[in-house]
Amino acid sequence: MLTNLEHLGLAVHDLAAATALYTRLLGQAPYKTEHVASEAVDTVFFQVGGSKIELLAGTSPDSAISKFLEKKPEGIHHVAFEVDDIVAEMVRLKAEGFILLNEQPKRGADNKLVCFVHPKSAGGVLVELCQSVL
Ligand SMILES: CC[C@@H](C(=O)O)C(=O)SCCNC(=O)CCNC(=O)[C@H](O)C(C)(C)COP(=O)(O)OP(=O)(O)OC[C@H]1O[C@@H](n2cnc3c(N)ncnc32)[C@H](O)[C@@H]1OP(=O)(O)O
Ligand SMILES: [Co+2]
Repeated sequence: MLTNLEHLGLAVHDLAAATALYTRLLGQAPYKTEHVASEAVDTVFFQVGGSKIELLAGTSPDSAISKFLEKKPEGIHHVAFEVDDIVAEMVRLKAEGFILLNEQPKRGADNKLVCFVHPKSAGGVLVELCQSVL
């Protein structure tokens, strides 16, 4: 079962400018910045109640974020849900006919194991599953 809305991933061109904007909008500074080499992204995280805003900028033209921004304006890129057991959820979603974008959980940002669900099988929304790891 998907539990909490873990984060909203927002694709941005200019991470510094977006960080300044969201700091003013949310009335608080980010709690973390992290480079995730495997996804070719730089991230900035804000805590908003029990959920987070994840700002993402691509660090290479091959990054999913850079490719997204070639075609679409800045804004919501993906919706991430927390799960207790990511492998069990991947098995369940696959059996339900969803298309998983990775066969095994992979390391994401902010101490998570993650798996993406293709937007074509999820109503046009890129979905990320997140399980906390130490
Ligand atoms: C920081 C780590 C991690 C975390 O811990 O939180 C992250 O969040 S990393 C975030 C970046 N990484 C990813 O997004 C990985 C998963 N994404 C992918 O594998 C690809 O982006 C994709 C979803 C498979 C799309 O890639 P591709 O097929 O190469 O792109 P196209 O431009 O050809 O698009 C095909 C089709 O899909 C639509 N699309 C693409 N991205 C999105 C999106 N984010 N939301 C909704 N729809 C999306 C795109 O519009 C195309 O549709 P059609 O034009 O109708 O064919
Ligand atoms: Co994410």
